[in-house]
Order: sequence, then C-alpha cells, then structure tokens
Amino acid sequence: MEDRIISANMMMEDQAVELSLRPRYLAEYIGQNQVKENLKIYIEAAKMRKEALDHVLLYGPPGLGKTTLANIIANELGVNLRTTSGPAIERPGDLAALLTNLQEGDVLFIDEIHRLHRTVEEVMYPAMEDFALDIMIGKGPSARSVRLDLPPFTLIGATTRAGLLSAPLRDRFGVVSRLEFYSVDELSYIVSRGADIFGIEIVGDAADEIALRARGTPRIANRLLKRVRDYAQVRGDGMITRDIADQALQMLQVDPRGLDLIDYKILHTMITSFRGGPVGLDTIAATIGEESQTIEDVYEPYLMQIGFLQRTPRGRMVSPAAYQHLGLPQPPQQK
Ligand SMILES: Nc1ncnc2c1ncn2[C@@H]1O[C@H](COP(=O)(O)OP(=O)(O)OP(=O)(O)O)[C@@H](O)[C@H]1O
Repeated sequence: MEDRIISANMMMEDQAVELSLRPRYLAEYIGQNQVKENLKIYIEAAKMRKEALDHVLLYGPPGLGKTTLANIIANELGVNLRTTSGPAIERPGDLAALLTNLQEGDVLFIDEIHRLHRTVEEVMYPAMEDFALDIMIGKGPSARSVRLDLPPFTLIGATTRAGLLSAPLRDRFGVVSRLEFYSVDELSYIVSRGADIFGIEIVGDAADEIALRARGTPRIANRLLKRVRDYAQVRGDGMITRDIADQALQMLQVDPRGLDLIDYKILHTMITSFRGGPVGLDTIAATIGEESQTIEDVYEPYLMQIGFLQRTPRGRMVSPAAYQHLGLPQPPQQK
C-alpha cells in the first residue's frame, strides 16, 4: 500500500525532492489563500509587537503542505524552528528538554500532534498558556511542584484530523487553520514551478494533465512530475509533452481523476457487495483489508472532495458520479 504512486504520505523518494521544491516564504506558497491571508496579518502583528506568534494548529489530509507552512512561518518570523512529532515525545522529560532549549520567539513544530502521550499533553497545557513548566521534585509526601519559566514560544501543531485532539489541547491554539485540497490550476502551477526548479521543459497542458491526477495534493503532484520526467527522458527527448505525460501516467495506473487500484477496490466493493451503500466504514475496511483510519484519513477525503463518495448518518454511499466514472449502472433505488 505504501508504495502507491498516489499515496499522500511521505515516501523515502520524496525527501530530496521535497527539500529542493519546498517554498520558503509565504509569497511562494501557492493556494490556501484564506490561511495565508490570516497568517500574514498575525505574523506581521507579532513582529510589530515583538511577541511570539499565537500557537497555530494546522489540520487537513496528508501532503497538503503543513510541514512546509510551519517552516515558512518560522522563516517569516525570522526565528528558529524545532521539529518533532507527537509519538516521538515519549515522556514529559523529553518535552521539557525540547522546551527549555528554545530561544525567545522560536517555533516548535509537532507533527501528528493528536498522538501526544497523555502525560506529555498535561505538561503542554501550562507551557502553552503561561510559558511555564511544572516540575515535580521528589516523591511521596515530600514531593513538591516547582514552576520553571520558559521563553515565550510558538507551538505549531499539525494533524490530519482536528477531531482527534483533546478539547483542552485544541482550545489552547489561538489560530486554527484547515488546509484544503488544491485546485487543478494551483497544482498545475506547482508542477510548472517544480519543472522549473528541476530544469525540465514541460508544456502547459502536460502540467494540467499531471495536476488533474494529483488528488488535490502537492506532494503527489511533485512525485508524479518526477516519474513523468523519468519517462520523458527514457522514451522521449526529455521534454514533457501532453502525450508523454499521458502515457507515463497510464503506465503508472493512475486514472484521469487520480484514482488508483485501491480507490477502485473501495468503490467496487461498495457497489458489488453493498449495492453502493450505505455501508459502515469498518465494514468497508474489513472487506478490502485496509485499516479504517487509513481509509478515513487518506482515501475518503479525496473521494468525497470529487463527489464520488457521500457520508450519510447511515454510512458511506457511492454517488452517481462515481457510477458514471466507473461506467457502471446505478441500482434502481438510488436513482
Ligand atoms: N502551497 C504549496 N506550494 C508549493 N508547493 C507546495 C505547497 N504545499 C506543499 N508543497 C509541496 O509539497 C510537499 C509536501 O508538503 P508538506 O511536507 O508540507 O506536506 P504536509 O501537509 O506536511 O504533509 P504531512 O502532513 O504528510 O507531513 C512540499 O515539499 C512542497 O514541495
């Protein structure tokens, strides 16, 4: 599953590419206009007041640019960025070590913040609210709590689903921004920009072709571009034309809407075994042998975004547009 060409999760092959393609300033960050506008104002205000920026929670499906945005925020503020992830902070002491090493105004970025251990999360509350660490010294009846001041800092948390965060943690973020899937135009621009950085020639409609299949996700757009570039070099003269892009993408088994074999499996199973739904997420997951959470975080958001899947109180349903795309007749009661 993880080597799916259109997986939005980070793969080994993405690392070098992402470093060279990652925009460094807000002005280079394409799309997400509302989020960008808000951040621009908050960053400007924090700089004017010479204060740390309010804590920021970024949420949305993987690969939409949360890590990139965290880097940009630190850059725009002119401060250091420390990066870690929820599960990596195992004990309260690990968090204390991270926090006491920050300088005034620094950004601490915690990816997968919904996976913070509960004991760590509790240390986080006073740190976020009062820039203070409460440390227990000693054990038993002589134990006492000592309060340690921290430099003001900004916590940026990233998660695929804000709903997985505990309410006390969520409430301590002053800025909560949801990243949206990118439009085809925006992705096409990202592809052209990537081609420019790689020094590849690409015609406009070839960039659109890649963008159409990138599932609204820059990380996938960049990965597809890389694979199409390989194809263009081996099968053509290096230039990415629309034909070359089309052939390469067909070879990669990514269909014109960016669906791959797993999406087909989900939709086909729902149609053939459950008459198109409504069917529960866990049942779909068990039938196709995937984890419910993976379906909910990775596949379903895009299928819903393009209107192929609907969420109803009674379960998931395949929509008429999906039947049409698959070339299958709709069952009579759904019409
Ligand atoms: N708005 C954007 N403009 C241009 N390129 C972008 C944009 N957002 C993301 N990218 C590209 O997509 C890649 C993936 O983005 P990033 O690693 O920030 O995703 P993410 O949402 O943090 O994913 P994850 O949650 O899986 O870490 C980046 O390296 C960058 O090249």
